[in-house]
Amino acid sequence: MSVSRHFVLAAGGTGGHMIPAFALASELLARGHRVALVTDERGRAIPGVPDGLDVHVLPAGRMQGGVFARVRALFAIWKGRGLALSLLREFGPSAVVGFGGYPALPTLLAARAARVPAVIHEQNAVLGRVNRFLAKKAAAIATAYARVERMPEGCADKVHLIGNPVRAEVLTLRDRPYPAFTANGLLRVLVTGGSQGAAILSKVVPDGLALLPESIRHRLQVTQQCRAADIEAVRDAYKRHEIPAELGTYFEDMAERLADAHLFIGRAGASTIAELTAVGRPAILIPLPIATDDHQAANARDMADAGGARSIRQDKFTPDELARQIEAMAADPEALGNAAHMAWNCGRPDAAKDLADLVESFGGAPLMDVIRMGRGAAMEAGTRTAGAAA
Ligand SMILES: CC(=O)N[C@H]1[C@@H](OP(=O)(O)OP(=O)(O)OC[C@H]2O[C@@H](n3ccc(=O)[nH]c3=O)[C@H](O)[C@@H]2O)O[C@H](CO)[C@@H](O)[C@@H]1O
Repeated sequence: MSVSRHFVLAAGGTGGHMIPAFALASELLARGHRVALVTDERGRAIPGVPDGLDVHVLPAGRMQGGVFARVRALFAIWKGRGLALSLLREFGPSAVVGFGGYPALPTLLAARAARVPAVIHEQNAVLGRVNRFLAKKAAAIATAYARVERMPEGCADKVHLIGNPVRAEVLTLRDRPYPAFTANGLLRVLVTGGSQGAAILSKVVPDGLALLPESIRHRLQVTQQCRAADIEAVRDAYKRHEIPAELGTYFEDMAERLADAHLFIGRAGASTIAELTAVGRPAILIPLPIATDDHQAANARDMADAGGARSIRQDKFTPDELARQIEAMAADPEALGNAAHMAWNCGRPDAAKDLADLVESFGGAPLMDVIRMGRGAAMEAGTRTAGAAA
């Protein structure tokens, strides 16, 4: 067994950043390390914090809006950096792992000031703004796709293709066969719009499913995540179309929902795709058009090219188009099963383990040495070892 060390993870904002951080935390905790997660208020609200993870909430700012908003954001980032620095000094981590997004920024800046090696993880097929800003100084860059756009020059040597860590309960489904799908059996459809939900799915999906030929339509069973503002209208629409549907604003038991699903319809967020490919579920993806640098369209590309998904641009996503695509995929039970297999082939089930291995390679000082040498000497040793590993 490896020696217990301390690691700090920094993530916030949406489930897309938090869920890979939870998965890495679980793996590191299972290896006997102590792990602290630094997040923001929105991140703290995402369910699924693993037992034993210390959670710290820091102020964070987004560099958006007018001059006043940006100045306020800068102050919040600076204040967060100071608080993160105190935490790092007290906790003595071997490495800090950032999952992108503005909530991670103060902690990564503090890591630089404290000379703790920083590993950044990019979930998307385009490097995000904050990761781009941090990439050159990072000790390692973990990516989820073989091709990641907007990677700064000179970083290639420290890029490690890892994948997106998914939750353990999702990963256990990888060895289960695709649920039986026959010409007369149920067609179970799962619809989600990422962790925040997506209004366009509420508008288009019920009407699109209603347009399917009766031979498919009467076999439908839908589970759909909706924004709170849309849920009653969606309920009415399914009732009107006489399609059985279970609705919710956020399903905490996503693994069970995925296990049952024959077909997924939804956004192309990084964790959504990582889960679909871990489990092997065919999908119709509608990338969020306003995602920075169109990263959701880039995320969908590999799965679509492999034959595991169809990607529809939002401006082409109408009830007619959705019905046409579902018919093409589900008219033949074998075709849907094949697409499921193509999706499965795109999975990277070892992502949490591989990311934990990478993070552990930044040896730092073992906990016993921290106790023996005192904090200052240990941090110096940590910087030296990490430099050698990088
Ligand atoms: C709107 C937005 O900016 N989205 C971005 C955000 O992810 P966002 O959180 O929107 O989307 P992701 O697909 O990455 O993650 C969603 C996660 O929430 C879970 N879930 C969803 C619905 C539900 O009812 N229950 C549930 O558990 C999913 O299973 C998944 O694990 O960060 C991702 C990673 O940087 C990006 O790829 C997305 O483009």
